Amino acid sequence: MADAKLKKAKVIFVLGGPGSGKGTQCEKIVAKYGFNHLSSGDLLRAEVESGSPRGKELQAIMEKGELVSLEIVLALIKDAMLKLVDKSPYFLIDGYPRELEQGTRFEAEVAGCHVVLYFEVTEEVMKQRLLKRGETSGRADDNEDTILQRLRTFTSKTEPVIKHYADKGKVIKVNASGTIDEVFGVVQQEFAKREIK
Ligand SMILES: Nc1ncnc2c1ncn2[C@@H]1O[C@H](COP(=O)(O)OP(=O)(O)O)[C@@H](O)[C@H]1O
Ligand SMILES: Nc1ncnc2c1ncn2[C@H]1C[C@H](O)[C@@H](COP(=O)(O)OP(=O)(O)O)O1
Ligand SMILES: [Mg+2]
Repeated sequence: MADAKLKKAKVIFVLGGPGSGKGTQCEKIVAKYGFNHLSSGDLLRAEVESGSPRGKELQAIMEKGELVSLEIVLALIKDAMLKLVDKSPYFLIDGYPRELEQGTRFEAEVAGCHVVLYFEVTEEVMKQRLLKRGETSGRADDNEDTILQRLRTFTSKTEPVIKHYADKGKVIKVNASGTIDEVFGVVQQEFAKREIK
């Protein structure tokens, strides 16, 4: 059931392949606009850090570059949203929905989707950025084998999500191959066009 408290939430799904710059751009958006930011990957990594048996299962799936179960991610996001709902009506939901059913379940049980912010960049650029991030990130999934699998998962599971929302006219497609500030410049222009502020 949708929680009444979340009825006014303006949800921005932030999508893009691994290494497209979702987290980086969300940080810049938060600094300028004060929106709430939730990353499904960060929520899952926090669960892994807790050392729980469920955390161990999650880690194994993430190291294979696959998607964890919808129920787990949806519950984590919904709980986190309830804690932030009084801060700002806007929510950047980073890395979710990664498959079609995640989107439909979220919209039925949490809140509607205002827009999708999609960062588009070539696989080669994503791969290079992730290998570089892997030098310092400590993330078990920033290695060549897992990166290739994550790119495949993105193509097979997440691209259809982007198409689904594009057909509804909800996708803001941003070329994410420029510098961080160039990409953020485009994000700001696109937000202004839609009176997102
Ligand atoms: N526009 C950009 N140009 C170059 N490097 C970038 C750019 N955006 C992000 N990065 C770097 O690429 C890596 C992946 O970015 P990140 O925001 O973590 O992506 P995602 O959350 O989509 O996986 C990080 O090391 C980040 O510093
Ligand atoms: N919405 C979601 N559904 C299922 N699995 C998810 C998920 N969000 C994250 N994961 C799992 C699988 C991803 O390969 C891994 C890392 O996600 P992430 O931190 O969002 O990656 P990135 O920001 O590099 O794209 O966590
Ligand atoms: Mg990220």
